[in-house]
Amino acid sequence: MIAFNQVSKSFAGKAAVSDLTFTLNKGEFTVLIGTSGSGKSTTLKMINRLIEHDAGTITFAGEEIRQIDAQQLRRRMGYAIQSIGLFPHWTVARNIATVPALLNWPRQQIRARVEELLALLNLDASFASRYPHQLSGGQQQRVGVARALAADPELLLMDEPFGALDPVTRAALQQEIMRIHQLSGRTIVLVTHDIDEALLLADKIVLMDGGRIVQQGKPVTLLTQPASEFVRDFFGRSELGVRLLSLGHAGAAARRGEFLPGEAIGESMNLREALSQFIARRVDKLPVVDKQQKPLGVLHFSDLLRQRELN
Ligand SMILES: Nc1ncnc2c1ncn2[C@@H]1O[C@H](COP(=O)(O)OP(=O)(O)OP(=O)(O)O)[C@@H](O)[C@H]1O
Repeated sequence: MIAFNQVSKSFAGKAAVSDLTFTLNKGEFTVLIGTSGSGKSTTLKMINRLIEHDAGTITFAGEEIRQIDAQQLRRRMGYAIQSIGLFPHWTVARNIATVPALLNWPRQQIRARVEELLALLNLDASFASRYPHQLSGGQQQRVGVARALAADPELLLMDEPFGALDPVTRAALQQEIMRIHQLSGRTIVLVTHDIDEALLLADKIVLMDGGRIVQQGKPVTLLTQPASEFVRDFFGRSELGVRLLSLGHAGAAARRGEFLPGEAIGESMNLREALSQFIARRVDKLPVVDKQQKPLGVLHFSDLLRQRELN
């Protein structure tokens, strides 16, 4: 869907990103991660032309983005940022409806879409008529994501959209965005410097350092086949085991056909959380249920050791 080919950008003669080549495939969740100042935000902003690239090509559905009118390009892409950027004197409903209004959607359709998005992001319908300052920081972040999604963009760009949130709200928003991704199969690019967030959300990780891509690929590949010492250190040598566990899920690792009474864990629980359950409950087997709460199998503590093969 988006292809970078040898893209570079300098500010005042100083390279911010150099020689970036990667593709964002349709329906894929890509996470840009890296050290501070490594060029993640610059890369993201080049996609919607908030920053223009100096060299190389960036194509969107086969067309060089310089050939596409910048306003039209941006309307095809949702953009959510950490600082939110809601218009303070507009109600939540009007903020969410920014792009649909620009696209001249009929009023009834806009109203229905706002209601739908408030529900999707777990915001009470009554928030529609409130102003941003009457919402908590986490609720404002949700409105920011709702606004980015409003016109059903082909591509969703998110720059640290869950930054500056408490861990509970952050986890809830991560779950929401995962649900939205799974529901809609939308193409998403997210910038973060939180490794666990990247591992949780990414189909593909692009790891940057000093304006260059150091390694890109599936999360498990970066963890198990790091291309350099930098990559190994970035993902934390001492945390490698639990991070690998975070990529697997109870449903996939459970032994089918076995049954065990007792308090079950859900199939979507990741194996890092399952490890915590084993230790907290002092057991070596846990019943696993599916989304309908029906027994699915039994997870054995020893299955966690096979996780590397399961990924
Ligand atoms: N508008 C600008 N003018 C001058 N230099 C800039 C500008 N925007 C970014 N830079 C520089 O380009 C480099 C990459 O910045 P960028 O914001 O893309 O990094 P980042 O990986 O997103 O960083 P962080 O995680 O700290 O937000 C940095 O050295 C930064 O100082």
